[in-house]
Amino acid sequence: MATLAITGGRLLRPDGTISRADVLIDQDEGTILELDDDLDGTGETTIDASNALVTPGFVNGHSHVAMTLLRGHADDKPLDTWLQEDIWPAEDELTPEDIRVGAELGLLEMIKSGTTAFADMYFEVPEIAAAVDTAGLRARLGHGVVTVAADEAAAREDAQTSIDVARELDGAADGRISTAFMPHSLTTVGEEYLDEFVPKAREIGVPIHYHANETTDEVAPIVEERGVRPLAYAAEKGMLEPEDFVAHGVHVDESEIELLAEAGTGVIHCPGSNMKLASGMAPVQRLLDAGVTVGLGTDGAASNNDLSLLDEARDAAMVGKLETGDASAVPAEAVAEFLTHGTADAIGLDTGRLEPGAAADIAVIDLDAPHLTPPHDFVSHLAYAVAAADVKHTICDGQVLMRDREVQTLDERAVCDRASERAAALVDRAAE
Ligand SMILES: CSC[C@H]1O[C@@H](n2cnc3c(O)ncnc32)[C@H](O)[C@@H]1O
Ligand SMILES: [Zn+2]
Repeated sequence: MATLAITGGRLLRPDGTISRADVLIDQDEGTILELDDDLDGTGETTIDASNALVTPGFVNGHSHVAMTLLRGHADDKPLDTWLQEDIWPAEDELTPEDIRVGAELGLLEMIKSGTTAFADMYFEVPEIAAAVDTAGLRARLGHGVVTVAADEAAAREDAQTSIDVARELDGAADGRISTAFMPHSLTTVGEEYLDEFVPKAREIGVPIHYHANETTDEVAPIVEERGVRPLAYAAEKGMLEPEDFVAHGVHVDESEIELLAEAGTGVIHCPGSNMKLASGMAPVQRLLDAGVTVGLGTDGAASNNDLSLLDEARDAAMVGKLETGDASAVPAEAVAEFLTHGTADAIGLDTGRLEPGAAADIAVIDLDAPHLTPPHDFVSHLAYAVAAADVKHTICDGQVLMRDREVQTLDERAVCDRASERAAALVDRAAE
């Protein structure tokens, strides 16, 4: 059995406390064998974590990882204009190879900021799965369905692709890939397709993930046409189950918060994207008070503009206070949960907790930095002060994906160069 020991660190425990312990990992099984005071010398290989914080690898609950190619392509616009005028025309020009390279770039960024698991909605999902396989992360992947602008045959084919991808890729990359059925949103997918394909998702036993209540423009037509709020409509369509999770949930009213809490459906909060697109502020503290499982997501790099969940954590804590006018709202402890098992639970991945038997998905954060001094409270540092560049080692499924900031599974220089070339050609094609 190959073993790895992480020694001398301070550990973020599942109950949110931090205390010293070494970690022994079974690299063949990809699990934590033991947490103890002195495991020095017991691992075949060792990572020295003295003056470091050892946390579960961070979990990104909503991304479009290949959108890194569109980072900086269209800034400072609201959601609808941004999608219609800039993003969708550019995405029409994407090739499978573009998506592979864009995904590799996004995965590099995730590894370098301590993320080990994520949920992703996009096209050409086999390309993204191949990148995940190579990079070594854990993911829940799905093909995003949009039927609004398509004829009936194309719309049905798109929805069927989402079901096929969910069935065929579940368990890929040695079990690190899980899947979901992913209709883009309640306004971009026609009711007839939800009626036909939601039962298919249930048959194959995968969760359903979609954008919901992101902007007021998205809520109003549903209320006008159907006389119910969007999440009541989602419940009618069978899309509000405990395994399901929605992205954004910005404009939810009290009745919808209650529905989410009763159903056990997760909400992935994306504060960076919501601020940049001026979509609004999600009522995160009210969701938490009602007992809703809240996770954290970056959304894509074109609306964020980076994929570091640490930035998202700080944004969540800050915007939570701004939204309520209450400085005690969305405290550091809640944010530490969002970064780890909170989001893992929302997207149904078994990760995010450092305990014997758990997945060995770990981020080691160097605390030896002026902005992390003095060492009053490491949970506070995690929520408010740790930056992506402080992540020193990233481990997923027991494998070291980054050691001393050197990514082991992808060639950083080559991926960045290829991504820049492909992005330039893509933007030229879209402008023609
Ligand atoms: C059909 S694949 C996913 C689809 O979603 C688009 N997208 C990116 N960010 C957002 C957002 O904040 N709200 C809604 N849709 C978004 C992405 O460009 C893809 O087309
Ligand atoms: Zn999104």
